[in-house]
Amino acid sequence: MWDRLKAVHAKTKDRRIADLFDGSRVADFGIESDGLFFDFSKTNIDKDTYADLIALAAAQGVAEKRDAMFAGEKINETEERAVLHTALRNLDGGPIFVDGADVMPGVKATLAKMSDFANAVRSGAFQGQGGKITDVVNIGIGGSDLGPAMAYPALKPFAVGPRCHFVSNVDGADLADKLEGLDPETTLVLVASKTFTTMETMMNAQSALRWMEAKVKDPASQFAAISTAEKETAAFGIPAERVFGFEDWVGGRYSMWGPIGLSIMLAVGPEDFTDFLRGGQAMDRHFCEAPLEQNMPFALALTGIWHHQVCGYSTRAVLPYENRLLRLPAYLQQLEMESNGKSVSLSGDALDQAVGPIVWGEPGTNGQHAFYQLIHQGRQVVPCEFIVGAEGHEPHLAHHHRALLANCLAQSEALMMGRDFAAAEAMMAKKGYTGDALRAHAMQRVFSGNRPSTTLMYQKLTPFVLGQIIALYEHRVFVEGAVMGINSYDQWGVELGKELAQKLGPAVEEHGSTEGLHAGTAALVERAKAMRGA
Ligand SMILES: O=P(O)(O)OC[C@H]1O[C@H](O)[C@H](O)[C@@H](O)[C@@H]1O
Repeated sequence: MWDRLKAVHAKTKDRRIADLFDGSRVADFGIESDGLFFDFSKTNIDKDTYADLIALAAAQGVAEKRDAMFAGEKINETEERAVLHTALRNLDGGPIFVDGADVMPGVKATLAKMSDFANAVRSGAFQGQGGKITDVVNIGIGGSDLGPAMAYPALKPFAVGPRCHFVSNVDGADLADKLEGLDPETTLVLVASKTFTTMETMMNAQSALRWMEAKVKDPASQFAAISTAEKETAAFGIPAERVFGFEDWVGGRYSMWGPIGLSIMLAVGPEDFTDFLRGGQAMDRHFCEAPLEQNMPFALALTGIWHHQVCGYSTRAVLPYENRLLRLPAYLQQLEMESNGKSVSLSGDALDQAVGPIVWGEPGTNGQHAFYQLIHQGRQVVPCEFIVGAEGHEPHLAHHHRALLANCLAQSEALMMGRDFAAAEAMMAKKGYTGDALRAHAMQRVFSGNRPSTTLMYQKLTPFVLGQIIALYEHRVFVEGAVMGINSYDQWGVELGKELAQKLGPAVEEHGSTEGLHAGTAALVERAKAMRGA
C-alpha cells in the first residue's frame, strides 16, 4: 500500500491542486460534524488517492483498534494500560469496563466532586484566609499544564471565576513572575501532577508553599491536589477532600477532560466545563459512527499521513486565526509529538517510515508578518492547518473578525494558486522595469503555489467547539499512530534526559564534583560555576 501511495505521489506531484476543483470537489472534500467543518479540498488528494488512504487505514485495522480503545482494552501495551480519556467525557454513554469493573461511576463521582469544589470557590463558600479566592495558581508541567493553559485563554469570554495562572517551568522566573502581585491570603494553589513525583512540579509546589506560609497560618488549607498518587498527595499535607484523583488509564497529555481541567472549571464554571466535555463526546460519537470516508478524524489523520509519510513533508503548521487559541500549537506539540514521535513499532521493530511530523505554529495574522515568507516561497513545503471561526465574541469589533477571516481565506488561496512569472513580470513591467532588472524583480515576486492546506471552521469558539477541536486532534493522533503500528500512549523518549538531570543535580551545586561526567558536560558545568563565581 505504501509503495502504491508513493507511486501515486510521484505521478501526481506536479499537477496543480487548483486544477482538481471540479463542480463537486468542495463538497467531496468537506466534512461536517455538529457544526464543525473540515475542508481538505486544497490538497493534492483526489478521490482515488483518498480511497487508497482509506484502504491503508482499513488494512491496518484502525477501526478495530479504535473500537478496542473505546471498549477499555489495554491498547497501551508497553505500559499495560487501557486508554480511556474518552470515558471522562462519556457523559450520557453506557458503562465502560476495565478489568471487569465499570469505570463510569468513579468518573461521575469525581466530576461531581470537582463541580462542588468549583461552586464553593466561585461562590465564596470556600475561602482563603483573606476571604473569597481571587486567584488560582495551577502548578504542573506537560500534560498537567498545557491543556488548561491552552483552554484558559481560549475560553476567556466564558470566564467569570477567579483569575488563573499557570506555573510549569522549574526556572524560578516562572513562579516568581506568576506570583508577583498575588495575595497569598486569597490565592488557591492547585498542584497538578499525575505521578506527583515530577521534579519541576514538586519544586514549584514546595516554593509556593513557602510563599504562602509567610502570610497564611494554615497554607495547606489553600492547596488542592490533582493526581493519581494518593500517598504522595497525603505526604504533601493535602487532605483527601481536596485531592482530585484520576486513573492510570488517562494519559497525561489526554487528561484535561478530568481533574487536570479543574482550573478551567474554576474559571468558567461546571456548566460550561460540561459543555466542553459534551463537545468532546460529540466528536467521539462522530469518530465511532461516521463511515470512514466521512469521518473527520480519519480525514485529518490521512491528510497528515499523505503529507508526512507519503509526500515527505517533515513539518506541519497549525495556524489558528483565533487569537485565543494562541497556546494551541504548544498544546498540539505535546499531543502529537510526544504521542507519535517514535521510531519502533509496538513489537519493537524499527519502522521504515518517518513518524511524527514536527508541529509548529502561531496565531494568524501574527504569523503572516513573521514566518509566512518561508511558507510561501521557501523551498520546503509546509502543509498548513488553518483554524478559524465565522464570528468572534466582540460584536462591537465585528469588522476586526471579518478582516481576520479574509486574511485566513486569502492565505489558503494564495498558497494554492501562487503567482507565475508572467503575472509577476507584467506587474513589474507596469512599474517601469525592463531587461535584466525586470527579470530579477519579477522573480522575487513569483510564488510557486500548489502548497497544500486544510481549513477547520466553526461558528464561534465556545466550550463545546473547543471540546470538538481537542477531541478531533486526539483522534487524529490515534489514527496516525494506529496506521503506523506504534503505541501513541507511552513516552519513553522523555526518560533519558530526566535520568541524566538527576545525576547532574549534585554536580551543579556549589561544591559538587564533576567527576564521572562526560568531559563535554563537565566543562560546561565548570564554566557555569565560574560564571556565577562559585
Ligand atoms: O503529570 P505529571 O506526572 O507531573 O507528568 C507531567 C509530564 O511529564 C512527563 O515527563 C511526560 O513527558 C508528560 O507526558 C507528562 O505530562
